[in-house]
Amino acid sequence: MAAIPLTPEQINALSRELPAWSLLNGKLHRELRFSDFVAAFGFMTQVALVAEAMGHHPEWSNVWNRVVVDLTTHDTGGLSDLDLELARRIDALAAEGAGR
Ligand SMILES: C[C@H](O)[C@H](O)[C@H]1CNC2=NC(N)=NC(=O)C2=N1
Repeated sequence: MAAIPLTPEQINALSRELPAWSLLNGKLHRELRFSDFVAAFGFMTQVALVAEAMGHHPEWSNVWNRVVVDLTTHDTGGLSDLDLELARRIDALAAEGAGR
């Protein structure tokens, strides 16, 4: 999937469209907390399958029940439509029940 860089207008609109995310060091950043490690890792497993299908992968870390996600596009050296789409899908999976 070819990544299309986000326009400045799209970047300005991010906080409205993705309120759970912030811009940190030029990347889309979200921190999630789950009930325990299994819930956190289950969520990561679901995201991993989505990411692999998209050919677009998060930078992330996990400590017990917490998951920290940063989205950026290495191919373009900035934010792209793929980061926006992956963030939306991560929000959907998080809302689906795994946690917060
Ligand atoms: C060939 C392969 O699809 C590319 O290298 C993909 C893999 N996953 C990726 N993930 C992210 N976050 N950015 C990329 O530019 C990227 N490129």
